[in-house]
Amino acid sequence: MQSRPITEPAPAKVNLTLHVTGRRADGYHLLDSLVVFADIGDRVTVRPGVSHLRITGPMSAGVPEGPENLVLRAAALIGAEADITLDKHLPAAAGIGGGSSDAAACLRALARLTGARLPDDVASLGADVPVCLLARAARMRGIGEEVTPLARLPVLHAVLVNPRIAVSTPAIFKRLVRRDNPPMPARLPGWHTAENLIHWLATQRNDLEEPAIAEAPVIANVLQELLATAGCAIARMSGSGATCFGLYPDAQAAQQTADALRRDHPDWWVMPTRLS
Ligand SMILES: C[C@@](CO)(OP(=O)(O)O)[C@H](O)COP(=O)(O)OP(=O)(O)OC[C@H]1O[C@@H](n2ccc(N)nc2=O)[C@H](O)[C@@H]1O
Ligand SMILES: Nc1ncnc2c1ncn2[C@@H]1O[C@H](COP(=O)(O)OP(=O)(O)O)[C@@H](O)[C@H]1O
Repeated sequence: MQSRPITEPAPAKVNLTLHVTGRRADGYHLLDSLVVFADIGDRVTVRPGVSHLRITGPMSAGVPEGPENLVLRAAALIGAEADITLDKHLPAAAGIGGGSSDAAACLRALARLTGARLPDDVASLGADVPVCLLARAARMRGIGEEVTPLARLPVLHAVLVNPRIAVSTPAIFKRLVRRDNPPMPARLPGWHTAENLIHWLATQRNDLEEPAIAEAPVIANVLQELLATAGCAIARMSGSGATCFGLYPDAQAAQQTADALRRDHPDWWVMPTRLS
């Protein structure tokens, strides 16, 4: 057991593509998704002590502090007791895996603190937890449990925008009209530049975008606003929404876009970031 506190980052997850390719008998959907991680996110700190969760940070309001918090569920799964601080910077129920990334960061931190082995079946915490445990670019298939790490991707300069509405993942899956959409190509191309990657991404989809817009029409405004910004090469929703991302040629263009969107929509959560 380490005696010093251990902090692990819980980066935002972004689904650059999200193809829904079928549905299992238990109702879970089969996915094919290109997942990357942002250089922004939450932070989980664990210290030796009795089991306790404290939530801090600008996005802590409304996040459950009881045993339903994914961080505490992760601690129960790994079987470790600790004093845990969750520093929340990501909006919840936003399609960027906040809770799943927190759970994954907590597992990594507790494994470092106590020497415990990482559990084999982390998907029991949520379909997004296996990819968040890896926390690097990957292709995610099955219902989320099949994660194939990808060779280093070109860095993408993005702006993440959430109109500050929480979206329920089951509600969006329920609204899907077609559940048997085509997957990504069996062999993904090797992308040597961000331009190559963005060009290819434009030929792919997020199949949850349409049902999410039906549930929360403001998502269409977010996508429109992103597309209208200077240099925006592609605008798409992540996960089941409502967070959308725009991709830009460089960090300066992303920063300028974020400044302009914050001016025009002070009520939106807007973050420039690097994805890789
Ligand atoms: C849609 C995705 C894409 O990355 O992202 P988010 O929008 O959550 O960020 C994930 O698959 C979400 O993962 P996660 O949020 O961990 O899902 P879970 O807690 O396991 O499931 C929540 C609910 O979503 C639906 N669900 C989830 C995953 C999946 N492959 N098929 C589903 O049908 C089910 O109705 C399930 O009860
Ligand atoms: N650590 C956590 N952070 C945020 N939400 C959490 C957490 N633990 C449990 N939840 C619950 O999980 C729900 C989904 O949150 P989140 O994982 O952020 O969304 P998404 O699945 O869209 O990425 C929230 O509405 C919240 O009630």
